[in-house]
Amino acid sequence: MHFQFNDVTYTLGFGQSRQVTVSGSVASGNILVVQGYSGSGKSTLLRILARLQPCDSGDVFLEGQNWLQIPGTTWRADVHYLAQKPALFDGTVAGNLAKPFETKLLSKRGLNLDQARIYMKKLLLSDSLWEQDARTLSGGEAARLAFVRALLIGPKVMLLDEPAAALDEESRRALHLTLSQWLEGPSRAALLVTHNNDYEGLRHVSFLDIGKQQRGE
Ligand SMILES: Nc1ncnc2c1ncn2[C@@H]1O[C@H](COP(=O)(O)OP(=O)(O)OP(=O)(O)O)[C@@H](O)[C@H]1O
Repeated sequence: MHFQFNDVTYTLGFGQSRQVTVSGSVASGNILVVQGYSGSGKSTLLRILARLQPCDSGDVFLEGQNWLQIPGTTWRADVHYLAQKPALFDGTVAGNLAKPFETKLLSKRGLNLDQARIYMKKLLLSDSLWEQDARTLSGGEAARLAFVRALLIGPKVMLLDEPAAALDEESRRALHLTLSQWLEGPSRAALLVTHNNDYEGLRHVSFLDIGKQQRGE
């Protein structure tokens, strides 16, 4: 498995807009850490790669296939974007985990309840949260719930935008460990935006600095 983006060009901001061109790639079992100063366009790049917003030009390949040849719904199941602010639905924690499996693409597979409980435990989320209203979760709980949901969807590529920003050290370690274990499975890779420079427990990490690429370094 190989995920590659070549000369992806996009424009940031209004008025004094800035154009950014970025290239990178990540192979199976690996993590590409996306770095750059605040406002350099890291989150925007992830959203573009998830096909949640357009770019000006560039090519993206998943397992050698150009993204234009892959329908948007398939792409978003294969290339999963985990936003900085977790996108949770109204309803319970269990309902939030089940929601993606109501879509046509994932309904055949259905939610694997045993797997969900295993991942919840790995992410230090108590069983007692199961029926809790997701809107009442703490920031850290919400972030871990969104990560559990991503694991259950089982994409080929995870685009993680500061997934540990709201987590304490223990939860962050649990998230890194679970991500590393997930990456050991077949055909899986991740892009990770992080500010805290804490890669404890993460293996097979390489780096892409958006700011440096613009300066040709
Ligand atoms: N929807 C939008 N409309 C206008 N400007 C935007 C929009 N989204 C992002 N921007 C601007 O684009 C630039 C890059 O934003 P982005 O969130 O991608 O940066 P970042 O590198 O992830 O920053 P940070 O490290 O602070 O999270 C910022 O200057 C931001 O204000």
